[in-house]
Amino acid sequence: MNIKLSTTNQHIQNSIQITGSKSESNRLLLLQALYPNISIENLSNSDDSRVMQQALKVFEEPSSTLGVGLADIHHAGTAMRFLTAYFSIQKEREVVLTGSKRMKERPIKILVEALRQLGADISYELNEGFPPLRIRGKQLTASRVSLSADVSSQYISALLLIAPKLQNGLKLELEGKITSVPYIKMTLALLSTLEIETSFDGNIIKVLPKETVADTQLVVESDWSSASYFYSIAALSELGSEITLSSYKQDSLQGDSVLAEIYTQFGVVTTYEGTSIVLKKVKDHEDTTINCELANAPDIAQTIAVTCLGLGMGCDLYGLHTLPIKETDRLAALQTELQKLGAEVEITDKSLHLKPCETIIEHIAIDTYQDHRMAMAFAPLALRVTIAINEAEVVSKSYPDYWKDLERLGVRIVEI
Ligand SMILES: O=C(O)C1=C[C@@H](OP(=O)(O)O)[C@@H](O)[C@H](O)C1
Ligand SMILES: C=C(OP(=O)(O)O)C(=O)O
Repeated sequence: MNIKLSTTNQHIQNSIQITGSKSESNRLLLLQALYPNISIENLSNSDDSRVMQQALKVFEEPSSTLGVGLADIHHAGTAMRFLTAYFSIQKEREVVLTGSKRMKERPIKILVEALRQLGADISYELNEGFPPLRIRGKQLTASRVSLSADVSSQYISALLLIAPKLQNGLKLELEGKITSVPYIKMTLALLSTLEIETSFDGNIIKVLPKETVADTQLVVESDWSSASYFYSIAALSELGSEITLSSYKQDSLQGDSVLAEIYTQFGVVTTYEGTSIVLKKVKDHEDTTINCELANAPDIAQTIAVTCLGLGMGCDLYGLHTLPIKETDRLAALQTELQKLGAEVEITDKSLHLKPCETIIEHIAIDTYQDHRMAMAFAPLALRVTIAINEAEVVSKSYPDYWKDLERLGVRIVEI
């Protein structure tokens, strides 16, 4: 489905309810499979959380009575990484864990090697280092492992999530510069909520074993990465515009909550009102170029780059070394699509540099490369120009109601 977006009014005033963080949801779903007396509220309605739930039920399916389950997690990176660890400890169960064409290009060797160090039985079905994987679950007896921490934090979170169910818990030694740190801290914080003991000192993480946990009811905070697109809309809207998003909290576990601070540079102020955040465009931006280090918040890089283009600002974004192995090579995709709109953009293997640009070319169709964030990040430009988004349905990976919610804010959307 290709769509065309336009607006007639840049004064935005409305409220949006966003569903739970997909990162928190997928962690809690895995923890719930390990500790069934956890209940979860405000779960994400994303495809990634839906495929996670389905995959966790793989052994209930009739086909698995033949002995081997087949779990397909499509494009969901967290599901792929977390379930690799989970299935490794499902004793006497065998599963083939696969995903989309792109998932088969996203590296997983660091995690597989770490699990093998712990004693796991995992083999590659197709290409060494990449999904699909065949996992024969067993009891893992080792409790110490070293792994590279500079490629994806999801490998670390995957190990931490199963750690309390290992006989002797787990001691991880992280090698290299640790990337996406808030996601590791989120995992540890969720374990702590279940009264599982953890520590994170320098490059060493420890988790103590815990066989059972108390009955626990957890409410997932709404998704901050999804909120980023409304920050962008607020930044591009008329002074005085206001968007209310729920349900959020000031002491978020999500690193992308740094948005509130970053967007002050675009004249957007955030206030916390109960369980809502109110984004208000209070002034015009002052700088012509902004500088951001995003190694701790890689998922908002696309949003920020597009906001800058919309405002005629430049940006220098650093810490983007993980972008080439996400849903698409996001650095290359961003460069191509920003250039189509008339921008001057340079990229390296870990940074993006956009020059301030006065005019945005109208009626451009943005290609989305099977990446939800390409579609969602470019859409706010509708406040400046008429723009088309190709394969708009990709948004369902994290935010199935995105287009409906944009319409609520007055964006006109037609299928083309
Ligand atoms: O643990 C998580 O929930 C995530 C970690 C990040 O990945 P990397 O650690 O691979 O950067 C992030 O980009 C992804 O969307 C979700
Ligand atoms: C990178 C992302 O997801 P994942 O790695 O879990 O597929 C994302 O949602 O931007």
